[in-house]
Amino acid sequence: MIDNNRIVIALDYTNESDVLAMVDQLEPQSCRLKVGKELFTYCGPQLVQKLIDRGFDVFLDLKYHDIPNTVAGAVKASAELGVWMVNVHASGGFSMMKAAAEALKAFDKPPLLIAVTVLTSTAQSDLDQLDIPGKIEDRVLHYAKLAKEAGLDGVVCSAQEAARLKAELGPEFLLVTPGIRPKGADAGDQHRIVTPAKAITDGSDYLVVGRPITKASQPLQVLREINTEVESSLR
Ligand SMILES: O=c1ccn([C@@H]2O[C@H](COP(=O)(O)O)[C@@H](O)[C@H]2O)c(=O)[nH]1
Repeated sequence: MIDNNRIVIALDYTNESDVLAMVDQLEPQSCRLKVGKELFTYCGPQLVQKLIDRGFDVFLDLKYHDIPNTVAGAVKASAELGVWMVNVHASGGFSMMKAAAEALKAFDKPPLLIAVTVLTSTAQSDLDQLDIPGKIEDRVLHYAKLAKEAGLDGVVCSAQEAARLKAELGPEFLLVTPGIRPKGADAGDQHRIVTPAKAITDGSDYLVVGRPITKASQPLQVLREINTEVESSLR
């Protein structure tokens, strides 16, 4: 079945009242929600629980990166919280990703488990500066192949890499793509940006959108416009 609910709003706020003021205007049929490091550090699992109780699918974007035993425990805790999606860093390695996948086997309805490949704020010059060899897109593909082999459901990547990843890894392997910018929107700190329409056309499954919605004077209108762009690209 085709999932038409493709937008995941990044709730990068610092307090519960701002979050609820936004979420009260939203419906679970028109978007999913993402809780990242900033909001989770301020408001913790209690707020995640409130969002789930309101009927939203929640992507807990804490990008776990630690020894396999610790990551397995953190992923298990996320599953107990009832989130829809959780992630780890692929650069944590194959054993770590495999331990995370194993930890979810005990659950009847586990969250989707995905791996961050190369952050969308990273440019080729950043890898060069870190003395990390190779092209970004090759590293993304390599990490994605490892994630698939370790039993994960998909990866976080830029939609710039989506077409190649879909072709190499197949339609079922999920691509979750931040760095989404409607035409004319400010890129901010993102380097590998793509419009909603192009992201869908190239095979992104879920589009993570933060500031273009949360910092807009009319957030709901921007969400509607993005959903319209997504729907026409899906047709
Ligand atoms: O590679 C990555 C992984 C995660 N993110 C997160 O997505 C949102 C994007 O927010 P914008 O305001 O639309 O830039 C943010 O929460 C990041 O932590 C990412 O951007 N890139």
